[in-house]
Formats: sequence, structure tokens, C-alpha cells
Amino acid sequence: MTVGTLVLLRHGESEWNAKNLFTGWVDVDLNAKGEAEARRGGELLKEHGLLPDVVHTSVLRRAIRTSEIALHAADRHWIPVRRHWRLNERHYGALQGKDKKQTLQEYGEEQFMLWRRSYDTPPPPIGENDEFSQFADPRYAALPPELKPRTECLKDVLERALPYWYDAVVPDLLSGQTVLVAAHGNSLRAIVKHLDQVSDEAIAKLNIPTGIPLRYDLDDNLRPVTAGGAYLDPELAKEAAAAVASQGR
Ligand SMILES: O=C(O)[C@@H](CO)OP(=O)(O)O
Repeated sequence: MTVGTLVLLRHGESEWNAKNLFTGWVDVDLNAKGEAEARRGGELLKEHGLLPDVVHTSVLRRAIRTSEIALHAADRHWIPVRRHWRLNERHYGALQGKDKKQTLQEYGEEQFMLWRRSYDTPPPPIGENDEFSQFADPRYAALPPELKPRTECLKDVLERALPYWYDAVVPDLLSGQTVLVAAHGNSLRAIVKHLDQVSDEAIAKLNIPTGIPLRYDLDDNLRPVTAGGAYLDPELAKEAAAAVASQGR
């Protein structure tokens, strides 16, 4: 059996990434830099001959548009696409729409990092009628209320992402395809945690940069041949991941 290749791609910079605001499920668009990052991501795919056969995205604009721009640049705009809320960014609860720097100053380093990067401490829940709540958003209308998050920690994200991983992504990999998953910083951290079996403590230090494809070759047990996979631009990925880690400072 030849297992296909997995390519993870975090969306390009969004308008709220640039403003340093917690975003979560708020449907913010890419900014011009993010569009350029997505284009470069697609060029990298093409330069490396890593041509996706199928793409999976979240239902959020920044991931959808990143995949479209990248696939256009790689001449793979025509491949089948599937979208699912289970690939969405982590729901940031009451922090959605809040400034990261102000939050850090108000609550201090320890609480800020617990909310941002701990495996199992979710931020406070958001009110259903909050201006940054998605409770009434039509794209989630078919979801039973108990599945609609009011906040999520990374553990919650992993638990809701895994059913989609096994039901939709794994079958594509097992049929030998090159599978692009275009998603978000924290939903991709959850998938990486699962693939590389990263400990709950170590995952706090892992940051995923925007717009740089991360390639995973998998063995027959769907375990990475090389732990951590390989970024198509490793130097830039290192710099950009460090910038994500220091947000709010
Ligand atoms: O705001 C968010 O939704 C995420 C990703 O941009 O932020 P963080 O990296 O702080 O988890």
C-alpha cells in the first residue's frame, strides 16, 4: 500500500493577525500580505512538484481563499474540494475580537499563555449574543446546540477535528492521493499533535507560520516518516513561527 502525501497549509496573514486580535471563529479575510503568502505557498508546491489531488478546508474565508489562491498559483485550481467546520480555527471564546497585547497586560503572562497555548485550559466562554459570537451564523445552523462551541482549548479542537480526519482525510491518504489541508494555526497544531504524538506540554511551544506548506510523508500506519514533517521553506518557517510565538509582546 502506498499512503499518499499530506500537505498542511495555514492560511496567509489575515486582517486580524496584522492587528494582533484574537480571531477564532470570526470570519476575517486575508490582507494583501496574506494573499501574497498564499500565492507563494502555491508556487512552492509547484516548484517542489507537490501537486495536491484534493483539498480540505475549514468553512472560514481565510482558509478557503488561501487554498484557492495557492491552488491557482500551482495550476491545481480544478481539484475536488471539501470544507468542514471541524477544520475551523479553535473557538477563542470571550477573547474573540480582543487585542492580544492588551489581554497580556490585563491578565499577565501566565494566564495569557494558559489561554493561548495550554492544551486543556479554554478561555472564558462567549455569550450567545456577543458581537463576536457565531451562534446564529447560518453556516452552523445544522449543528445541534451542544456541538456549537462557546470556547475551546486545543484538546477540544483535537477531539472535534479527529472525526473529520478519520472520516474524510484518511481515506484520501489511503487511496494514495496528495492531500492538501488548508486550515488554521490551532486546528493544524491539533493535527500535528496527533500525527507526531506530541506531549501535552511540548505542544505549547509549537507554532505554525502562515502560508508555508508543511509536507508529511506517512508510513502504512499513517505515522510521519520524519517527525515534524518538512516545511517547503524551512528558513522562513523558523523565523515566522518565532514571530507567531511572540505575539502580544
Ligand atoms: O487569533 C487566533 O485565532 C489565533 C490564530 O491567529 O491566535 P493564536 O496564535 O494566538 O492562538
